[in-house]
Amino acid sequence: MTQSLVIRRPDDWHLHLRDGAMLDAVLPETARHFGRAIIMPNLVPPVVTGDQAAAYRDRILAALPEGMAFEPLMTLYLTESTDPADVAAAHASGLIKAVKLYPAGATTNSSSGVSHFDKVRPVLEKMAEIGLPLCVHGEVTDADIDIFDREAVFIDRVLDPIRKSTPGLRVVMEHITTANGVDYVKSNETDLGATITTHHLIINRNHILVGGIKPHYYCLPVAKREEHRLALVTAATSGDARFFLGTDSAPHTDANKEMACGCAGCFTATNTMSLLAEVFERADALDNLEGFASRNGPGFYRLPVNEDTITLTKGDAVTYPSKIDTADGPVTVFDAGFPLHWRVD
Ligand SMILES: NC(=O)N[C@@H](CC(=O)O)C(=O)O
Ligand SMILES: [Zn+2]
Ligand SMILES: [Zn+2]
Repeated sequence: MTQSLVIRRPDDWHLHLRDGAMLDAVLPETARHFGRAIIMPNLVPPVVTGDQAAAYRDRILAALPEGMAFEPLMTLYLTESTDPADVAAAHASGLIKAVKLYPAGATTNSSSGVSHFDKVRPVLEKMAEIGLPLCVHGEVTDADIDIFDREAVFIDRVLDPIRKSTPGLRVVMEHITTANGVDYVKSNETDLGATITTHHLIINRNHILVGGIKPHYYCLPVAKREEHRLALVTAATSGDARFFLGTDSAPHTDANKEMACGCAGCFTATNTMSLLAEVFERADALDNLEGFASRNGPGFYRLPVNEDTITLTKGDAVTYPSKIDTADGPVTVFDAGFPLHWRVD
């Protein structure tokens, strides 16, 4: 008996599309299944102003293959010299849907991020006033903080103080990886949501390190202990509307991953919906997949749910290419390490 699941078309609330040849290669992978995505601004140089975001949106739309529909939801990269008036204008025109906070040095292309949080206070206050969400890469960068503790310490030392001193600021904790992140979201009734990636629902830190180092499982925040992965699965599959899908699909060429100092990022755009169906089925929560992938994100961002649907069908094992080709070189598609049975029709 074939089993089918019809859900509203999903969106991706945290996506890296890059630019140029990489954009051309990865955009169809997302647009095939997803209606919209929050587009991360960590290009080189970063997308800092409204004008840069408008130009980037035009490049994305120009790269979209004929016949595909996709709406990029643009963001600005917060720097210590971001102008609150530029942010407000880009929001008022409908161009941007969020501003992204990278602590300086926390992750790929974050050197222009924030070191002194006092300096961005006027922007955060403006955002609270106009209801524009702040998307946060939540890790401290202090050399003396263990990499596995950086998310939990960020919540205590940075995020909670920012939220307390900026009432009304709407925050998305991006790509949470810990039970601490789940608990912090759950302890707040309003103004706080979190994205969870596909890969953090599947791998723990053993997958990266046991039996040889696996660069294609290395991303930031780095995957944690199994108990944290289980907390993420419980949150994602629970139906709690504060948790929604942000794949953080982050393409890097194999050459840049498989090296002595490999880049952080997992590329999941191609097979995310099959992976998620498997995860939700194993959690006996297929009924909540639509909420996580298609409804909770628009709910937080105060946008309508997509009008059309996708159909997931369970059958014989479904395979995806192990790599996609780009003009810069191959990019490895995330491998769950278990067979997938749900295909997207
Ligand atoms: N997640 C990652 O490991 N990498 C992202 C940056 C980010 O989202 O932190 C990237 O841009 O490659
Ligand atoms: Zn990040
Ligand atoms: Zn990211």
